[in-house]
Amino acid sequence: MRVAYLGPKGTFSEEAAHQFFSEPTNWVMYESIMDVLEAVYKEEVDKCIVPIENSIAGNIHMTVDGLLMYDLHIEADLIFTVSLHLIGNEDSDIHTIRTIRSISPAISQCRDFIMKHGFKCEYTDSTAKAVQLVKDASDNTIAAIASKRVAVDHGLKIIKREIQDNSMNHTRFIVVGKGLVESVEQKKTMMLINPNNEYPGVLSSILNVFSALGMNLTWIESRPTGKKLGTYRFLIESEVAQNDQRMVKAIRILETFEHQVHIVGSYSTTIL
Ligand SMILES: O=C(O)C(=O)Cc1ccccc1
Repeated sequence: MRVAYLGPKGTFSEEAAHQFFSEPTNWVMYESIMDVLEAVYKEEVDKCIVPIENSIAGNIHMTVDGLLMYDLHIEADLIFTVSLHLIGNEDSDIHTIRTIRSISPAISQCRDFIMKHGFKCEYTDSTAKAVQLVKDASDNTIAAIASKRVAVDHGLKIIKREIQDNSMNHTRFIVVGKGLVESVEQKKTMMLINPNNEYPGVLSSILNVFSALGMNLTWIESRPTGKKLGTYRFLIESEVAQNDQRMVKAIRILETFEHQVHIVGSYSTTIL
């Protein structure tokens, strides 16, 4: 099986992928989250693993948008603990650093620390890429935010450990494939709901269907339709399996109201 993830070597995606997949796997790295998702769409790989949500920084919009753009499906999700460190060259310390580099979700997870020190931020496509750039620059004013493992692999210095705003820092990754698979263990369902029209209370009428059927929701994200300002479609995750009678009923009711419902996946969560 070919599985894509965000490279280069040393990203959190790599750690999550290697811990999640037990069977022999041909790993393929891509330079951005969008490229990883595109590889599944173009069938260069069978599946991929990408981060979708972080407990401090919130949802990762590039993943949500890539999922929708390429019409991909979620096969599993996993929760992974992330520790972020400030990494620099040997002659750097907290007083020499002026600029920090990392991928946007990692920078967002360390906002308090960055504000406190007044650092300038530069964005990269991954944490490991930021470390590579810091090493190549060999400049004691630039540091990266990344994992301990990638600092050790590159022989760089950990200037400050655990710089995330909250010590309990979890990232949710999803395993994504092209088609909808019937997972053996379906515990949650992700739906894309396109409202039939824009009218006052349209979202509340959709949510009422789930509430009336006693279906707990675990995630909601609205993304623009791209057609008209102020119009949205909703990604909604429920703790109910796709084949559960309540889900079948909810979809039937929503479709009666002419909302479009598309199943993005039904799966179960792994805690790594
Ligand atoms: O850049 C990485 O290392 C990634 O895998 C993306 C990411 C960044 C921050 C937290 C979790 C995943």
